[in-house]
Amino acid sequence: MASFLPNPLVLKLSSASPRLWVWSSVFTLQRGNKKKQSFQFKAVYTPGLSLSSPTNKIPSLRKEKYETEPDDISILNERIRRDFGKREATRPVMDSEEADKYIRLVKEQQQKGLQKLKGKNASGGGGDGDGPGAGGFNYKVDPYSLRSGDYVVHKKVGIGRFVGIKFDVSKNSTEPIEYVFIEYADGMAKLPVKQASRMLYRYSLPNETKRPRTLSKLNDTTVWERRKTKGKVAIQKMVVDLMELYLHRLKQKRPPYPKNPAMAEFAAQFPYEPTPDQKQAFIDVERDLTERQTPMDRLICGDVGFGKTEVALRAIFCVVSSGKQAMVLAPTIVLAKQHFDVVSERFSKYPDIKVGLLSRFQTKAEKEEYLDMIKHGHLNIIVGTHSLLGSRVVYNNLGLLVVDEEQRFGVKQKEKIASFKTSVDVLTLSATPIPRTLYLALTGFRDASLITTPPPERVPIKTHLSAFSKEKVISAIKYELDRDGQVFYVLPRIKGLEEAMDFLQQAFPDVDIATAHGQQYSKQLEETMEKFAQGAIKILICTNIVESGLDIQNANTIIVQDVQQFGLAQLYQLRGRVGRADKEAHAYLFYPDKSLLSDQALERLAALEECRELGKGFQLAERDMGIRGFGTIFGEQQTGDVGNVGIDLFFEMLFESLSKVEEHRVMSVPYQSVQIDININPRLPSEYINHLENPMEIVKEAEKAAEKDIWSLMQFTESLRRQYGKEPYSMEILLKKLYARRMAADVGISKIYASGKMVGMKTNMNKKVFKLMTDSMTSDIHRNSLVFDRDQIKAELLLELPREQLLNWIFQCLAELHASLPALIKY
Ligand SMILES: Nc1ncnc2c1ncn2[C@@H]1O[C@H](COP(=O)(O)OP(=O)(O)OP(=O)(O)O)[C@@H](O)[C@H]1O
Repeated sequence: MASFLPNPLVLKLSSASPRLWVWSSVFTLQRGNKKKQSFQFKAVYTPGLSLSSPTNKIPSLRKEKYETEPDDISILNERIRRDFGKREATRPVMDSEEADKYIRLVKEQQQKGLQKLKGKNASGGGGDGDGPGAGGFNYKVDPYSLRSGDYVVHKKVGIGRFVGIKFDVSKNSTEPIEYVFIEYADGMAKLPVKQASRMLYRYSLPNETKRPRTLSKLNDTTVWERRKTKGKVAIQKMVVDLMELYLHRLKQKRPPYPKNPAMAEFAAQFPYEPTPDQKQAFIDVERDLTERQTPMDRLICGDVGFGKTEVALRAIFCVVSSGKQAMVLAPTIVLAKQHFDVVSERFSKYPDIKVGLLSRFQTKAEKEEYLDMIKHGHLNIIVGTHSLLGSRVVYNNLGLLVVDEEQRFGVKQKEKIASFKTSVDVLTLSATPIPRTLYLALTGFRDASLITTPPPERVPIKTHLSAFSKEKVISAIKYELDRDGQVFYVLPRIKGLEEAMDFLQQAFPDVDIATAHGQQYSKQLEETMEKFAQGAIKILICTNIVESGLDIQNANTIIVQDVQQFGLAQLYQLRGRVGRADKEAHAYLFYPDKSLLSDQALERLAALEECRELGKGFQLAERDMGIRGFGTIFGEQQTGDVGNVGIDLFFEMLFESLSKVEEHRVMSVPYQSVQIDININPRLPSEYINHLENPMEIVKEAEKAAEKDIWSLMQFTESLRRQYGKEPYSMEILLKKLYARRMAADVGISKIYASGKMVGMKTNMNKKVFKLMTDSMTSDIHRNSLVFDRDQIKAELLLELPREQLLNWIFQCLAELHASLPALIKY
């Protein structure tokens, strides 16, 4: 990479005239360590081309600029790279008619969802609405349910710590009333209970171990306001992303699968009566496959053991019976093997449908044979782990991809999975519960079917939480073995497995016990799991490798040691490994010693103990785990944004944003039609011109890049600077003008002009978009000077600025407006 180092920069001010000066500098071009070329350029200053700094300190300022300080353009470029990414910055403008149609559809579906939810919530509390358009979701907290020390968020003030509720007398009355006391960084606030119940949210975070530490200030809410705005913009961006993704997918087409009478036959072989939610999921999937022309991208979200697999099996049948292949992707080999067994069993009456398991345990020759069979269509259903995503696996005629627990795959693998979504039907199974409210609010944005009801004969799992005692462990295991069952014994780390083995072997010398963990030789792990599944091993000592998906009906006791080291969601999953048949199941959760646990940890565990009833996972989800489900829908990276305001307020803001999606659209204008009425036509210094290989061509290229999109312009300047060093000021001005025009076009500003101290920007944007844009501005200076006046954004400056300074001001202002673009739908 080439770079220029100023060496040394000399700047002379001409004494003849204070407004005419000359500078010259010597630059050295370095490639690696080799000095290649040096050149000198002089710039003749002409009136009307002034520097933004009016002081005489120009020389040294400029020197620093060359050496270290990032300039306006590089700061903007960096932000474009960070906030936008290529996709964002070059996002194609949406077909407005299509988008309108979609938004209408989403709104209708949402309305239906909301009505459903309101009906449900009529007696259950919550959901009493929060102003027009909020969609009827309410995540506020009942102050009486708070405990001293709980973190709360007040919409206007920010994060505080709940202290208690006490009677107190207000200034204007003698009657004592109840007040909620909240501690803030700089004092204590007291709020009448009634008001508190309208303004307070719990401040809970997705990551259970990370508790908020910094309290907001009562007397200075600016930090809080900023956090809130950050949250709001992040949410907007998420909603827009969802919408775009959905719209993009709607453009993909494939012929619907034929409705095949054999499907009813296949369904009839299911040995159980499906639950109502299962039935609905069957219908949803069948419709996706047989009635729609766009490939399916549906999430089946259901609590552990609630019967998601059958939904996938029926989808597979539909696709395979039409002559296409189906791939089942599992996060671990153990689960892949289990799926393989279930699929093989379920399709055993169809000898023509061949099922294969691709696993790393196979020999090279076996693998080659399998790959060949897949390629030639001799295998109809292929089960495996992420190895199925590799480039060596060539499908003959892939129609369906079933992904189990997508969130457990790595980033690269997820990307690969996403790439399938445009060409084949994809069904994703997730045992992470998502709150029903979230699900309903999202109807229209993401296809999902919820399975919230357990199969009928399921008996709730009995959960026992206590300090560890060998006697308790022994008696629990004995009870299970006496009824011919099997036991999971789970530890947080591999390190403790051996010790547990010694203890259990001593206690049960005649019982078959084995260990299983992720670092075992895979073949050995597979064998152990197989033996456990068949009942040959009675006690399985393991790490959380058994966490999700494993279905062993005869194992009905799970013992978890050092329970405090597991996350709540993890424990919930672990517990779900048992109680999958009609036998009563037990989960023993042991902590080492109560005194070692914080109150918080104990409380958390108690919540799990309370949620022993089936389906309670979904209630738990509303509180602590909701955010995980949220991750399955939005992707984990967005969960970070929740930290700004806490889950509850985040959800409320999300619902508000979802229901107002149509208001957040920005209509860009063609670049060529943007008029900037400021008379600046900087002349480039001759030395710079001489230095450029083809100056005319370069300026043309810059214009072309600006016309294309902001990403191209950014790339252009970066490469210009890499090649020729930081440009002289006049070139910077030229570039800034291009940037200003590009950004104006993107945000829907068609004309910029100045009249005295006033700057006017003609725009097609609506006031709400203007508000979102200005809210998210980081600089108060720009925010406070802008007003929206019918079809214009106006700014009243303190003084009339010289042209370059004016251009700088416009550049900065547009850069700030432009930063909010990802949160808007672009037309
Ligand atoms: N309607 C039903 N009635 C009774 N049993 C059922 C019903 N549906 C499924 N089952 C059985 O319940 C068990 C759990 O079902 P399944 O494995 O499909 O759950 P899952 O939702 O995939 O769970 P996990 O998230 O743990 O993978 C299976 O043994 C399955 O045969």
